[in-house]
Amino acid sequence: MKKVSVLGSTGSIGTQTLDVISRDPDSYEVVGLAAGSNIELLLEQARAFKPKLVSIATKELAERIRGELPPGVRVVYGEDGLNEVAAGVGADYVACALVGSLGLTSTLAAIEAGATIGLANKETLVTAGHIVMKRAADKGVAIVPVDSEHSALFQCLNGERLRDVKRLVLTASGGSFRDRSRDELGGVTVADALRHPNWSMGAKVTIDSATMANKGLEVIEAHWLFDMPYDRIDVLIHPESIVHSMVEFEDTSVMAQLGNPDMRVPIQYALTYPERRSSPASALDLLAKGTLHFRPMDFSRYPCLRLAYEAGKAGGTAPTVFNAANEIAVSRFLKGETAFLAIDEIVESVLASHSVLASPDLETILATDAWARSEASRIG
Ligand SMILES: NC(=O)C1=CN([C@@H]2O[C@H](COP(=O)(O)OP(=O)(O)OC[C@H]3O[C@@H](n4cnc5c(N)ncnc54)[C@H](OP(=O)(O)O)[C@@H]3O)[C@@H](O)[C@H]2O)C=CC1
Ligand SMILES: CC(=O)[C@@H](O)[C@H](O)COP(=O)(O)O
Ligand SMILES: [Mn+2]
Repeated sequence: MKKVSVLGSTGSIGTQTLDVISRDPDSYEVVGLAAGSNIELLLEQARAFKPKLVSIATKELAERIRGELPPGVRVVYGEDGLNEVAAGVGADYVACALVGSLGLTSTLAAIEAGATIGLANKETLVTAGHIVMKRAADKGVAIVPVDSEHSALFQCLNGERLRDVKRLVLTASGGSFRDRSRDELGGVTVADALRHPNWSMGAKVTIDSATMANKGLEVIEAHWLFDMPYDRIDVLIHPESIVHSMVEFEDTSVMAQLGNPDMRVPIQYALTYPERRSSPASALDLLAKGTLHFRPMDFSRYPCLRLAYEAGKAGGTAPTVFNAANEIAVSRFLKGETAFLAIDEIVESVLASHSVLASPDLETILATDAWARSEASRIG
């Protein structure tokens, strides 16, 4: 039995992780669950999986659910609570499915405890990739990607030598507004932006997909996961989201991983790696699809992708600033405080006012993250 903790259990990735687990109950024991504020769903999950520990965002929410939990399930809260679910209940595998850089400390705690990391929370690697990857290497801990593109690359690279790789090619759906020009985005609504053409996901990543910040975060994520320089990571628009990403080798061979857009496949692959098991996803029918399309990336249409490459190449604290400014800009857009096009402007403006610090330690990363959040909150 693999002992599993799920950080972000009430979210899109968290619920799909528990769905995969519930289909193979003899293989997994859920030992910890952590959520933000969805107490109804957390209680339901606690009753179904009977973990040792659940965590919720605040003390007040913890008090509200204490009496409702099944016998033997303890409740904790806040950042300490997240860290305890990550590192204090003997999990062999920690599904890191929180959204945003708030996932950083609990991911580090899970690494410190020696658990395998199933990483969906890309912001963690973007904000502190050099620290996370070094701590994982020092501890001999595997970070198995869950993000669909990185799971695809991981599968294509299986057994290959990195020096034989010419480039990684990440595919991008183009997001909610892929068939509109930038000039047509002035008055778009939150509801429009949340209508992703292919994937049903949490709000933040869906908006990131529409601005292409998601692909920018994923380029930086790929840089850290696969130790690949930025000039050998490319992005291609692929509207169908069937080819999840590709690796081009020195001999011109290209390996790609294909499948219907269903996150339960990469979620399950990370849980069972290196094994493969039958999956609840529907089989890919290429004959029914008929044709797949590919378009070049237009960096002027999607400034956030350009900014992400620039931040990644600058290194140091620049990716931390890119991520934190974007998190705040997206949250302001979702709250109706700013226009959709202001997201790019806020990120660009915060990056422009930042003096990059090289080789930042964790304390510097956290301080920079807080600074960028406060800058992004007050602009505009
Ligand atoms: N959804 C997808 O298909 C994909 C997502 N990803 C990545 O995976 C990560 C998760 O995305 P997704 O599942 O869509 O996000 P969701 O918004 O659906 O879920 C986020 C989770 O984080 C929890 N959370 C939020 N704030 C706190 C907090 N302060 N303390 C504790 N928990 C908190 C939420 O709890 P609650 O709801 O209870 O408040 C929820 O369980 C992101 O990094 C995303 O980019 C990557 C590939 C695909
Ligand atoms: C499913 C997944 O991995 C998302 O991160 C996805 O990549 C979003 O789709 P696009 O960013 O390609 O629109
Ligand atoms: Mn992705």
